[in-house]
Amino acid sequence: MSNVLTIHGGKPLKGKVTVRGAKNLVPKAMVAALLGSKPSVIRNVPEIKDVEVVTGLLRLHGVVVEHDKEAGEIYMDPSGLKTANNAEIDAFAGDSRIPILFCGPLMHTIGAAFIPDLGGCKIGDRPIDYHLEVLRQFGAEVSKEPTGTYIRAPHRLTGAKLELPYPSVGATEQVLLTAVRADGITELKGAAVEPEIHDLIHVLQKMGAIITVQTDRTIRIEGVPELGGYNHAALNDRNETASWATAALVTDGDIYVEGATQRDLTAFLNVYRKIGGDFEVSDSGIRFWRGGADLNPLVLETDVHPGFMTDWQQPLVVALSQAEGVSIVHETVYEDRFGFTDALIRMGASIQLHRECLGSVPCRFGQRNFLHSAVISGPAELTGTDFTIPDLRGGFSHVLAALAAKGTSRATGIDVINRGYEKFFDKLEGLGADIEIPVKVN
Ligand SMILES: CC(=O)N[C@H]1[C@@H](OP(=O)(O)OP(=O)(O)OC[C@H]2O[C@@H](n3ccc(=O)[nH]c3=O)[C@H](O)[C@@H]2O)O[C@H](CO)[C@@H](O)[C@@H]1O
Ligand SMILES: C=C(OP(=O)(O)O)C(=O)O
Repeated sequence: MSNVLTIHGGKPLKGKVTVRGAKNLVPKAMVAALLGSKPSVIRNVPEIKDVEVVTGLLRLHGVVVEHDKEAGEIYMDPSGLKTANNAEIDAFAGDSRIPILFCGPLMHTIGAAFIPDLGGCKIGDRPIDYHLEVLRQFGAEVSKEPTGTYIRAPHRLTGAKLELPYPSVGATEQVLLTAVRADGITELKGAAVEPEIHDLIHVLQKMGAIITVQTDRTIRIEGVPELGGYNHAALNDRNETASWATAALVTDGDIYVEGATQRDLTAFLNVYRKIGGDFEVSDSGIRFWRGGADLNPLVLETDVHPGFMTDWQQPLVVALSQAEGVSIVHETVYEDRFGFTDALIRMGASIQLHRECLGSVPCRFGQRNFLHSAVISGPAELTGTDFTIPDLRGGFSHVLAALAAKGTSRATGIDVINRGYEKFFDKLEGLGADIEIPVKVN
């Protein structure tokens, strides 16, 4: 049994969509609530699967969670925190990467954590070695079990001098969520500095944490014995914004993204302008459209913030398939983020994948057999086809290509989209897409 979305291509998307809080912040702020001795409130919450997963995990641990979906507010009271049943945690983890971030808060509160094998997008191996190594350096004992990882804190966790081999977003968050209540000072070098990390720091600061972001990717955290609650409006989802902006470009439409925040999108907006898109920034959002008749080819490398984010890459490749000439994209964050191009090629796109680094950003994947550079020639006429959604952004890209294609496409596995795009079908219909929303088929 699976859900099928039918897409009749060829209609420009026009109108308004609203983006709310970031998928890459809200679930993490929810985990932070476990560290407090008082209730917390997170506002601007989107209705996405990752929020549901964390809601389930918090409730499993005895946290009272009340979610007002219409208002986009979640109230969390951790005062009844209890030891969890490991088997049940397993059932909840499948779709998300967030459970790994429960380690620090659970060690501080109940002394141990069992972390099931993680979900999230299959865009590379996505190991958790940096997470486990920093936890060991705080004094945790880590043991690998067949279905996950068991982590214990036999003594109080102690601040440490840490350095990440690569500015991992998740590992930086792991350090923040652990160091804030560890004894003494933690210094993290090589930290990620994405806007969502700064927002998590704002959440923790509201709870009473002392965190200094220094120059050169260094973060210094002075541990405190107790934290209170917080009341925080999450920053908006810049990745959803970039996706809808690209939809305007690909379908030759005109989309006003209410809630789009220029400050967090500088690198994206530069590329958007270079490819031939136009935009107009207002106080409450950004309007996106195609500037001229043709799109321009580009040479592009994904990178950690403040570079061009990897999550923007997949939709942009669809736009590049419509540009006049040859584009090159070098993916330097994940080793396997071009699998989604198979379906685009079946639709008529001209894309060749290469193992070599086609760019100058230092990359961990060169000479290691990963197809992590793409050469895209355009413009290609796209024709509708059937496809299965491979991952969140790859799925958005397939739907986008289908919307621009001639004829009809059928997408299965569309539920994956709910991990990061709230009210996806409503938004597509509101923008005038010609779609038949899922019916169950055998
Ligand atoms: C829920 C969430 O916030 N997801 C985002 C987060 O993912 P996530 O936090 O999982 O991504 P990371 O920044 O940790 O990963 C970056 C790179 O580091 C590697 N790595 C990471 C940890 C580790 O222990 N060992 C290791 O080798 C990964 O395999 C990857 O190649 O940041 C990514 C990079 O901006 C985004 O694409 C994701 O949307
Ligand atoms: C890779 C992504 O998310 P996650 O880390 O949750 O899999 C994404 O949002 O594109």
